[in-house]
Amino acid sequence: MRPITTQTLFSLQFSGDPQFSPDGQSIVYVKTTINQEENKYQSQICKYDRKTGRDIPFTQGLAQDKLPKFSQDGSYLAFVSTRSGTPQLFVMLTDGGEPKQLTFFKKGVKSYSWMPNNQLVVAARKDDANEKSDVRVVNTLRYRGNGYGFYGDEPIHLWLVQVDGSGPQQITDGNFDETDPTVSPDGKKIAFVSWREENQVEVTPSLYTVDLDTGLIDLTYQGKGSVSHPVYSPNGKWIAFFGHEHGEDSGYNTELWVVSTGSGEARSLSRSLDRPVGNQVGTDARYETAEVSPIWDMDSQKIYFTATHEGDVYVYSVTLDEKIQKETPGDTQVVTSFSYHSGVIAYAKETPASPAELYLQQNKEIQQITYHNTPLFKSLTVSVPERTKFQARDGLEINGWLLKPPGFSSDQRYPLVLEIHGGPHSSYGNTFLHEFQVLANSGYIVLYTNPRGSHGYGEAFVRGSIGDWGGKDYEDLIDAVDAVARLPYVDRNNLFVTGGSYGGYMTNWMVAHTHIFKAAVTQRSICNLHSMIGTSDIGFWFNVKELDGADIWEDEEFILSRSPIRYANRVQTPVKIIHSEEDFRCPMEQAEQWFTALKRLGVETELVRFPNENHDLSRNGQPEHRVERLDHIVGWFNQYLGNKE
Ligand SMILES: CSCC[C@H](NC=O)C(=O)N[C@@H](CO)C(=O)O
Repeated sequence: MRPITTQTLFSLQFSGDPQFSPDGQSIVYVKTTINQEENKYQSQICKYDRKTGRDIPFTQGLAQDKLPKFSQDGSYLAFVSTRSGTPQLFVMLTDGGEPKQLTFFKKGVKSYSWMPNNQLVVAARKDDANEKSDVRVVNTLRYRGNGYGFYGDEPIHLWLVQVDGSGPQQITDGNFDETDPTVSPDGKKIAFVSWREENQVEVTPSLYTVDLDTGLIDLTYQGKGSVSHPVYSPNGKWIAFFGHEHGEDSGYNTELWVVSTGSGEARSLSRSLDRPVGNQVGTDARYETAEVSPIWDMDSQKIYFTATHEGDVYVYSVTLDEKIQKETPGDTQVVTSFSYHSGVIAYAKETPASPAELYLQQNKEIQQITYHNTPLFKSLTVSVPERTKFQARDGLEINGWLLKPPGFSSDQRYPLVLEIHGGPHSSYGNTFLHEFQVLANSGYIVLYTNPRGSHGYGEAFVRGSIGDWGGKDYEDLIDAVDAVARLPYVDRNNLFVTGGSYGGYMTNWMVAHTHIFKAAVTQRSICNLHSMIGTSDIGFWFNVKELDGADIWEDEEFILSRSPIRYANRVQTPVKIIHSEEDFRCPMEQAEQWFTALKRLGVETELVRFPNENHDLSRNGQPEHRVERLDHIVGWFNQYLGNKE
């Protein structure tokens, strides 16, 4: 057996986005591997035949092929591929042959949907006619996005394209983005998500429908918060979508809604679940390319969707009369994508011991159908986490996990690393976490918890950090460390801490408020909530909401009182700062401020700057950079490990 190391990353494989063929006999899915020589990810579409059990590659090449969708008669498979540079729409016959490129948008395709008559509707940004100079003239608040870069002047619109390659024909226009097209069963209408208001500070998209005969656009559902992933019911009477009614705010449960295409009446079907739809569990060992939308049963009475529950992600179903059922059994799973066909669910599932593999479920029987990671994992010392619970000072139950080194013995003492997730409304859960496995395999016990503010424990819990960053969330974390440090096998003289984004904020906050940690690594972090409002791509709404409306003009004192930079002169713990130079979410200036402050104050510190990387370095950065990032984390902790005070 071999330990899991930073280099293990190159051998991981990620399966996802299963899609049934219209006859239900085969499933296509996306398999992503890492090409170490090229330092790139490679995704190909594979096809699994349910009768023969044969699993074959369907597309070839070194590019990233994703979002496979069968045409309604099953004769074509469309997908988005980077094989010509940017992500463009391709189509191929399902019995083989060469893929044909259908779109040539300069900035690529965002989303698409099949029409009944072998046409497709595509959401894409029009090519920028004004790109004469490399100077950027900015007029809007939302001019750049982490991981995307600068948006340019042209908004996203809908276009019709034909499988024979003719088109694209533009079908919507105006100075606003229009995405997520869904086509009515008769092919006459397209519903889509758009934000058509002038207000750029807080965007609350709505659902619109365009009539393809008349070109007229109707407002189908007036959004009051988030609206995404609309899907027509097979009988055309409803559109299901994901949304909430609380403005632009990630600290609420996004729910499954339906709107009647006749009366316009809209309601949430999943409110009583009190859980957010989709996957809110983070990991650094995922390459899921799917856009997971609600899926209707053929009778138009039931909808399938995923939701996050206490660190697990399951497939659920809900009827139009709001009867909710958990569909995937077990309690240690993170379903990252799924497809449904006549009583059978195909899904991609991660577990604490493996990245995503595909499963089929029929009549409560589960069959694993891909084993891409199995040979590798049989030769590795994988540690399996233990679930644990803590009681917060106010009695709230806080969930967590302990990941122990392989070969753990309770007679020995082990150093401990506290890992803090970001968001703050993300969560940890029952998934495979490469960084944590590397630390456990390096001899550390890893403690990770879901303090208040995490998703998956109900709306009251997720709102527990609003207006209180560095307050009770900090206590939840520090009390968990305190409880675990009392265990006889934990070396309380060797406690370490790390986290990313809001987890990096909390790491900075911790070293400024306690001296219990031997060393810290702060990643894609925040130290100044005041400057953040103006420099993050989402700061002007996100940070203001997170501090319960506190803004720079009226509440400067409060904002700074919740900013680690104010307490930098209390820090004694050695801190390594890891940051990506193209991070638009928690901009580089945050790391620079923290580094400069700590250096001026004589704290042992080091700044590691990753060029050509954004906020998602740990998840989809260049593979070599990801390995280097992990080496920096383990190396820093190892450097301070020992008995010296
Ligand atoms: C402007 S502060 C943003 C913090 C960020 N939240 C939303 O984007 C965050 O903590 N992100 C987490 C979870 O995605 C991360 O790990 O990057």
